[in-house]
Amino acid sequence: MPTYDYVIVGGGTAGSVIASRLTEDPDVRVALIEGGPSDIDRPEVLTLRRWLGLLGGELDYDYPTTEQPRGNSHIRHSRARVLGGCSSHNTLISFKPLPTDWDEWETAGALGWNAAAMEPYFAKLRNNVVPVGERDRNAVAVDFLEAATTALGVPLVEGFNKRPFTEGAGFFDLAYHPETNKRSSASVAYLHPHIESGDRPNLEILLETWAYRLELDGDRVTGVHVRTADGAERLLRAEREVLLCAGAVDTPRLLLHSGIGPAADLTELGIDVHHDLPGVGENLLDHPESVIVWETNGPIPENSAMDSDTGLFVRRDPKSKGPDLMFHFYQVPFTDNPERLGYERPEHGVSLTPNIPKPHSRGRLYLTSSDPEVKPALDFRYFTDEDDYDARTLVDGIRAAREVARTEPLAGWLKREVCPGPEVTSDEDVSAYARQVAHTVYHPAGTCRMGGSSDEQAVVDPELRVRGLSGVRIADASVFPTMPSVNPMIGVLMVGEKAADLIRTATTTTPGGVA
Ligand SMILES: Cc1cc2nc3c(=O)[nH]c(=O)nc-3n(C[C@H](O)[C@H](O)[C@H](O)COP(=O)(O)OP(=O)(O)OC[C@H]3O[C@@H](n4cnc5c(N)ncnc54)[C@H](O)[C@@H]3O)c2cc1C
Repeated sequence: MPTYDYVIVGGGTAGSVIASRLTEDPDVRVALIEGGPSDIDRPEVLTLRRWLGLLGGELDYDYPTTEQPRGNSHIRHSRARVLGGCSSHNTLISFKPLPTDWDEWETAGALGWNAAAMEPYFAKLRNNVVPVGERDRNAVAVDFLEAATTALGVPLVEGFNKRPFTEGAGFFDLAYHPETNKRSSASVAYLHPHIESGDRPNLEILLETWAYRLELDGDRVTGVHVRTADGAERLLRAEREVLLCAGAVDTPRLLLHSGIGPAADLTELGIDVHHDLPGVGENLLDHPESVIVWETNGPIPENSAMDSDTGLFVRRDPKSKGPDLMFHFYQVPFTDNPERLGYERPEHGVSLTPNIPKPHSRGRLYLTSSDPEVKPALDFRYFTDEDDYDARTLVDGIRAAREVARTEPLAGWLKREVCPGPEVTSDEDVSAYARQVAHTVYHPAGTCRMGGSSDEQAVVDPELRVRGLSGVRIADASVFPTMPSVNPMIGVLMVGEKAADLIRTATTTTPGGVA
């Protein structure tokens, strides 16, 4: 039976960082279990501009949502099944979480995760985080930025990561190589150099291998049961720790199938309860968005990094600690959801997607079967918050987007508003449209949240250790106590860097690993 010091489940965004950092010590043996194939020599994965073609395909786990009475029940949640995880098929928009986002974590019980403590981890990242290259700066995106700053009175930002902001419009920073449009994903930055040079014989990457259950010895997690591509089942033993990095959907899924979660739910499904942990699957967070689409007067230039290279942040409420409305500007007509309502896709067009940086609604992930092959249910409970904050934010977003569209030089590009259309004006109608066509920016998080000992819903403590168990930590988007106001990938990478530090410190202070 193969034995390692650490067994990592998930060679995705956080898992790649941790595998790379732990194996810097040649005496540490690591197994990295990845459900998907390698991304090496796969241009359709490594070329950032081709990201949209990966969604829904063979490299996507493609999770449906449950019925959403106040939102859009047709949303499919893409989760990448390939080395690098979602950083191998996302848009690589790279925002260091704002200081207020980290400080909010500490207030929520994540001691040691405040902005000052987290800052050094941004500097450690190996990804090539750079502004959208000059060549990729599309004329319509440049004009959108000028119109947005004029219409809404927000500053033009060159480099969102240079200093904290509450408002602004600008080209994003992206984790990519502008000269080739190659991704600087977690796998490219943290694993490829070692795979290519062969300088990490202590790192074994098991591709196309699925972890379906944790092995427990009393309260200690000692290994991982996996199924390989040819159907063979194996148990991989971890002498020190098992590290769960399977993402906000698959980490809680694996825990639940291992009998770790809300006892009543597990019993109802006939799963033996090993450890009653009520928070597993709760606190499902996302950044929901809506869309407004315009037909343009003709074709727009084709140059871009990935068709959504600019964004806009607004703070409507001066008391808000950070931006409370975010937009991505698409150089394409993004009508996938509106088409279900009968709208047509114009041949040429642009879109703005108003998005809620700090949504109030909270959802839940749960199992519907004891069969590990059955996908878990994702109930985001979109737009169900009591004060209707989330829906109102999207209405404000559509209105702000219309102001931008009326303003030159963007106005000169636009022929007409396609959806929702100029006749949709009342708050009620705009809200109904915005929610029906709502989409996700694919940021699920929070389903194994980190918190203090008094937080009964906390799944991990501030050292990322699963409460009530030993030998197991979680490090991925599932530990987020709250949603950052910005896109989360850099936050996940920083979680990975900090996790590696926590694990190494535990090893040097506690013989045999985590107590
Ligand atoms: C289409 C899309 C666009 C996005 N755009 C952006 C963006 O521009 N900027 C941004 O900041 N964020 C973006 N995000 C979100 C961001 O990519 C994710 O929040 C982040 O990458 C999640 O990292 P993770 O480590 O938690 O999980 P993942 O990166 O998903 O890693 C999980 C890994 O675990 C593997 N795995 C899962 N279960 C098992 C199992 N049981 N056994 C073995 N392996 C398993 C998976 O194959 C995967 O490789 C986007 C996401 C998507 C899907």
